Amino acid sequence: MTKLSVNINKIATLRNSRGGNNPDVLKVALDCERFGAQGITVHPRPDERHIRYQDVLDLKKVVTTEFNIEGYPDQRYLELVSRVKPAQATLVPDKPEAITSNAGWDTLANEGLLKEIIAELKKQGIRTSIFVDPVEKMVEGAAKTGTDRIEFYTESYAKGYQKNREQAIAPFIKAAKVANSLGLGINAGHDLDLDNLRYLQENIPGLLEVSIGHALICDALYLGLENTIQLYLKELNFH
Ligand SMILES: CC(=O)[C@@H](O)[C@H](O)COP(=O)(O)O
Ligand SMILES: NCC(=O)COP(=O)(O)O
Repeated sequence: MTKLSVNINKIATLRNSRGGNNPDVLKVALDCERFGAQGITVHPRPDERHIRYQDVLDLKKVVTTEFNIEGYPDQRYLELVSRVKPAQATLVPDKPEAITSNAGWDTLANEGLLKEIIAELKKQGIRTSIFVDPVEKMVEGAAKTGTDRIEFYTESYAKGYQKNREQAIAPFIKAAKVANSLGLGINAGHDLDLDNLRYLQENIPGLLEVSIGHALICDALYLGLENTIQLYLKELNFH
């Protein structure tokens, strides 16, 4: 089964645009769970333009499904994660000024750094995942860091899907086979949507979880949050 973790960053973007508490990030997280999401993902960024560090502390008190905190492992992120102890910490190599995530880790160049941080997080009982491109040697490098899982950066797949989906998925299938053979769990995310999700799910062996934010929240504007979550779950559980 592939779990759906809803990324609620964009709910916080909307809230922050007016300075009040509408929409209420905590309420939306609870509603996502009530509507069937199996996890909640947040990606606090240093400028707190959407999810604030305080949101993460507050969410921890109410989220009952799998809580996944994504981010670059700077001191502030690591302190937050150690305090919150989410089910999963997903390490992403974004620069502080990144508009959105735009690359996976170079797991070879960063092996030492990742190894040290992952060992510490695992000591605290937090499952680790690292964001990687679908490149076999980067997956092999990921295995050497000791991480429990990888998260495939799926932007290239999402971009290529409309043009030639077989070509777009090919590197992910190869990289997933390497991950499976090395005992790494596989998550995926970035720009996944109702069009491209099913094909990804049916082609990636052992896909454990997808985290989806931008497209899902956009769909919810037209379809409603409950209906939208049900539609995404249907794509993940079609067989
Ligand atoms: C790692 C990843 O792909 C997502 O976390 C994505 O970066 C969402 O972040 P934003 O909502 O800031 O674009
Ligand atoms: N890890 C990916 C994520 O949480 C959401 O990415 P997106 O659906 O907002 O592109």
